[in-house]
Amino acid sequence: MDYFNYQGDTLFAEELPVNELAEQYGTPLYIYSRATLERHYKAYDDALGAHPHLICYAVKANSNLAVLNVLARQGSGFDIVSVGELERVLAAGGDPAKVIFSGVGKQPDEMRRALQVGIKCFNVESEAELERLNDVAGSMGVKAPVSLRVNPDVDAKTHPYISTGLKENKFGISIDRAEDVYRKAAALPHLDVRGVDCHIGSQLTDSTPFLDALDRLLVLIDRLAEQGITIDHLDLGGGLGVRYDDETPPEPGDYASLVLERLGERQLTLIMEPGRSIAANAGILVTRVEYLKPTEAKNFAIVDAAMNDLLRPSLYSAWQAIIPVVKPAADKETQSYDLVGPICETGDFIGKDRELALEQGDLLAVRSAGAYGFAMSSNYNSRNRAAEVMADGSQSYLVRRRETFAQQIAGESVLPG
Ligand SMILES: Cc1ncc(COP(=O)(O)O)c(C=O)c1O
Ligand SMILES: N[C@@H](CCCC[NH3+])C(=O)O
Repeated sequence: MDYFNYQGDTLFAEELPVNELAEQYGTPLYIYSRATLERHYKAYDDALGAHPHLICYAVKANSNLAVLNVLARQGSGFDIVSVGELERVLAAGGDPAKVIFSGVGKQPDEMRRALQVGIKCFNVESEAELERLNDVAGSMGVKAPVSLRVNPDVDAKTHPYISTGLKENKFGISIDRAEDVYRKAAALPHLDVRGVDCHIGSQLTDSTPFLDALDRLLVLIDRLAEQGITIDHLDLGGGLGVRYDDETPPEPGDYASLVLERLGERQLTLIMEPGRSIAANAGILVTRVEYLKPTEAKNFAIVDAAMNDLLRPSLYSAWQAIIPVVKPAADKETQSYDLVGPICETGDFIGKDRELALEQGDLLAVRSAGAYGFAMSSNYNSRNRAAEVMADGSQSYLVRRRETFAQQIAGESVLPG
């Protein structure tokens, strides 16, 4: 459910005509909807209701300060994977006491900064990291709050690049080793064991793998309790999928109810780290058709957005809906188009085989682009990165200016002499 709908023939972002935003801010342009972000956050928050819980939005999905700020105002916590994400949360007014730090490669200075600002918990992903965190906390004279990210060896049945909970993945500590590692963590003097964590993958469209992972973690939690290791919180990570095409992922509310049922009498605070299910359908990418290029083999529409702006189609062959910003006349004939960007790579496409009625200069909107869109953008082919706008009712706010060439080369220099 989102707030990008047609009024008459024109696509609106909340109460704003998208074609006018494109004129005002230029293209390619990311447009986010504040009301959609809030609605998605509330879907989780309401579903978990009176049960002690914390929703830690996964910053990696969309780390624009305005997005983080909208969520922080709702009371959201944040799941981070780098000190850069931590600084963004702080700059956006997020509460460090609601921050969870995940990721397999935390550096000592990242740990130090997180301890200094007082984050809620570190999700530790290896034994070596446990020791490093113990050393860093010791050198600061504090105790670090920790969860172990347990790899439950569950198949998330998603794209192999975004499956994280299998034995062969680099993430987490094998569930077979978890009890031993918890004992070790409990014995280290500068660590404070607080939770159990897992995150089995992204864009899951079925609740079964989540529940299988949960069952395994609950067995672990009960065994740890028998050994006197008490766990305060259970973090189930993110991963709930969204509808890009015809997928029917569980609603956050249904998923949360299933999880709460399984918890039974256990006094565990529940943490979730949703990224995509909050941000994806809260954003579109608007692009303009530069050229139509019919060839013997195909009709190409060359648009001004490219794989540097939206990598998902190139990287995962991901499918995202592409719709006209202003609907063409009903009798205008459609043709099948490959929508490709200006980048010098055959893999530079936004969509393939799309039935559209196009003319040079038309505006198109790529749906579900609010998550892993701008966040994964780059300067490849020395393209300046796109602008980002937040729609809020009948107001629009430029929340990231279009990058300039001067900004693009700001850190570079030529050799002297
Ligand atoms: C540790 C962790 N938490 C949360 C997320 C967010 O996942 P999603 O965007 O699928 O909800 C990710 C990314 O997959 C992650 O790696
Ligand atoms: N970037 C991926 C998701 C990765 C999830 C990060 N752990 C996507 O666009 O689908």
